[in-house]
Amino acid sequence: MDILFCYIRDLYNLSRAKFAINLLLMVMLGMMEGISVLMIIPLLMVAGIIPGMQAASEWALGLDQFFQHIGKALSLPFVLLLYTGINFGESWLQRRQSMFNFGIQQEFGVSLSIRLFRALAYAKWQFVMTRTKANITNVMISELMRVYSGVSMFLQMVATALITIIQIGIAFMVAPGLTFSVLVGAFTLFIFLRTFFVESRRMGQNTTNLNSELLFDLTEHLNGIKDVKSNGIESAQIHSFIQTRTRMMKNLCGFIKLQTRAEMCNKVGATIFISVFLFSAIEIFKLNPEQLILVAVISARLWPKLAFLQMGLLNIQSILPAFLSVKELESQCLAAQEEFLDDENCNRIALRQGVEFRDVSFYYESERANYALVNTNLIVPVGKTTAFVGVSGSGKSTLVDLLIGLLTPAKGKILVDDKLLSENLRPWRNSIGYVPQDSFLLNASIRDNLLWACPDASEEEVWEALRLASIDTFVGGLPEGLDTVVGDRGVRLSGGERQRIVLARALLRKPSVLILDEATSSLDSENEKRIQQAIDNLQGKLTIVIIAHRISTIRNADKILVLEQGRIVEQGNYQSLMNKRTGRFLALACASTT
Ligand SMILES: Nc1ncnc2c1ncn2[C@@H]1O[C@H](COP(=O)(O)OP(=O)(O)OP(=O)(O)O)[C@@H](O)[C@H]1O
Repeated sequence: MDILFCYIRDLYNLSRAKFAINLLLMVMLGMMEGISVLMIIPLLMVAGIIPGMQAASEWALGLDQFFQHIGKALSLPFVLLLYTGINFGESWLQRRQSMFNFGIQQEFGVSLSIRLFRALAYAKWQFVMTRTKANITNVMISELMRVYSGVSMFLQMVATALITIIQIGIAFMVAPGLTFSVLVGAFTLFIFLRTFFVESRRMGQNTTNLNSELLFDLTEHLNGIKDVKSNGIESAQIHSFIQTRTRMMKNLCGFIKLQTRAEMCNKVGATIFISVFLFSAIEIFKLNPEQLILVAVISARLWPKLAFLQMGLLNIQSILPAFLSVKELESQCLAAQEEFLDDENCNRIALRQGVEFRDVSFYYESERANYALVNTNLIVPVGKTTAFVGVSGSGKSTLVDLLIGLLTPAKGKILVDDKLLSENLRPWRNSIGYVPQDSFLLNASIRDNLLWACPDASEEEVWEALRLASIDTFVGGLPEGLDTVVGDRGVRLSGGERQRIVLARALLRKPSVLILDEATSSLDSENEKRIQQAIDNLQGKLTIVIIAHRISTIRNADKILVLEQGRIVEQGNYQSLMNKRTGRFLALACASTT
């Protein structure tokens, strides 16, 4: 019930004015529908088309007097014209109201997805890396879509509920006893169908889980498609996909069974109640023909509406788990927001002294018992090249993620020119150029990829960045030059070309600090040399931080820090470290060349 209330509140808060207008249109519609029902029989009586004027109600007599007063004679064409006019007005209003409904539905969908995307974009890296991409994508696309469809249904339900209330009011005025008996019947059916609602909610939850599983299967398969093919395990993947798809089908069939069973119960219930109603109207209440026809007309309209409300509730129940998963992801993202003091701040930090780690320790939530980095003290001096080396798992990437501000220290401080990094997160990020090992390129042109991180760069700046990354000759030699499309994740380029494009992209931002996170470790020696040359050319021009697997790539670094089990165990320049006969660095260097 809480989540249903939350759904209604979110919808109402989004666009109160539209919601109110929509409500007004609905009420008018309900009234018009009521009037058209009420008018036709008395008008036909007044016009002498249905005999029994004497038995007609005060309402019919009043109408007759009104028409006499305005000097119009009631004839069949006039009566039908009036009836058509009222119905035309009703249809026009219906159209306006449908358009309003659609507008509210779209606005709700767009605003929910923007809110969720913004919350996700500003969520801490530490939170995002604990969530599977498939789960996030599922919530952002499939679950949100289910939520939109729910809006339209929900608004229709509100409209129907309002119209129903009006009709119930009219029916009560004409025949309170019979109307009451119809309502008791509908309420009994509602109590009976409550078990269906619980089942519908359970199936909705299954849909959410299965959608997520399907997307997980699909994205994991696509991510590892080369490995899948190389290991010849396509059939296992297909089997898993078939299983998920079959479970989805069964779940959907189950829901349709439930829905049709509920519809059937409604129809059977309607038949029983209409029979009881007709019997009591004729035999017990002895209604006159006008009352009988009117109440019959109202009931014939009332019951389908009550049935629609019951079915609507059933469908809404199946959608609420989707809304719940959207709300859950949003609130988790909001609880893990990065603390940007000024979201729009585009300032950069022109590093003057350097970055300092003071007694920094860090552990991953899932590994609370083990620190990935322990009591680390270090300085990354401005304008110099600082390199971090160590065996796998020694804490190099953790250290760089802390340096970028993607992770927050559990203990200690990180200072950028004596100011806390955490209080200058946005300008600090704006000042960083980052080249990871597994570089990320969009399936777009080289130009688009370069401008992705720096949309305002000029053509000259682009070529200057390409030159600094030693890839200008290659790009210049391509038939389509900067407009060459690189393919999915840069598949149409070699590893070395990809890496140099990413380096050029990082340099285009004119960063204060360039971070190369094992940027050459997956390259062959020829490509490694080329990128190494580009990096060597940059030395002294900006602050560079390198994480290296191959010791040969950091020969020229001003300072090398050796990490072991999250601690800095040695530091110095290449020569001084190589001279330590029993040092860790020498051991790493020997291992790296073997
Ligand atoms: N997301 C994570 N969740 C839990 N533990 C992690 C996570 N990432 C890294 N670790 C752990 O933290 C420690 C340091 O890992 P880190 O990735 O920083 O090492 P590394 O030196 O960069 O390794 P590599 O050279 O293999 O990339 C390791 O024990 C690792 O298992």
